[in-house]
Amino acid sequence: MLHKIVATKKQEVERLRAEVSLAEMERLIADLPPCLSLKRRFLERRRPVGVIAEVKKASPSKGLIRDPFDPLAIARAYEAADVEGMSVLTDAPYFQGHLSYLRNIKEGLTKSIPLLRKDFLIDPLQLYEARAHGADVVLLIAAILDKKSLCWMAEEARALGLEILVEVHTAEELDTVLDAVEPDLLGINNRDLKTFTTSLATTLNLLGQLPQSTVTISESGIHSPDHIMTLMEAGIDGVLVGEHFMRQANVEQAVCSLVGHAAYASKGASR
Ligand SMILES: O=P(O)(O)OC[C@@H](O)[C@@H](O)c1c[nH]c2ccccc12
Repeated sequence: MLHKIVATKKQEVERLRAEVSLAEMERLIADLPPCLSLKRRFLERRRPVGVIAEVKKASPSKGLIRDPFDPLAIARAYEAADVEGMSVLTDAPYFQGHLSYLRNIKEGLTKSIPLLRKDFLIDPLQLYEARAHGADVVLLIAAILDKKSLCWMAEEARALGLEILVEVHTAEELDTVLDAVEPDLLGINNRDLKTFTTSLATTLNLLGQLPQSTVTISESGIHSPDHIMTLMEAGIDGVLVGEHFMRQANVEQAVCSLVGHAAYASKGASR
């Protein structure tokens, strides 16, 4: 699946390259305000475990998750729950996301909440595209980028003012990442991309290999207060949750039930 997705992304990048020049892209982003810092939001969070809430319509493993799907209404509910950040899926062929969701959400929110472009990024042009559509942070996936590409993409992202959330799934990937870049946030994906199953053990196993100062996010398959408790005790900074929120009618309530409301939280656990 991952190979197939990367092949699609290569085609998308070629199409983009034919449509716009780098100079045009540079012009598009020249006058944008600076990006919001997701890292800072996490360091200053009120909840013991912060949350990046995902705007997610569908996935290859689960098919259609939320229907009808209103990205801006979902984002406003996340905003009301005072999430630390939002992840917006922009991949269309596999996750039924869209780049326009990013811009609409950026323009439609009243509070300043950092937005992550969730996609399979393999080329700097996609980073320009992310910035132009209102992203503050981009996802870099270690499973699809070798060390050289990771360094290069990280450098380019930073040059555009974007923060990077680097995602790993194995100890080898983590080694490569720590060797190559200093991520603003480190994501541990609990989903095995070969079998699609999720296990919190992935986070628990890799967390110990990370410097304490790294802002670390556990991603995928998180849906119960028990999960949050286990992760909090292990010393995680945050969770990235999509499907669980997307399956609830009241999205704001879903966030508060899982991680509490920021306004009522007391500052808590650290590793
Ligand atoms: O819906 P879940 O199980 O809560 O997972 C969210 C998020 O972790 C998942 O969407 C994700 C993690 N890494 C990705 C990379 C690309 C696309 C999607 C993802």
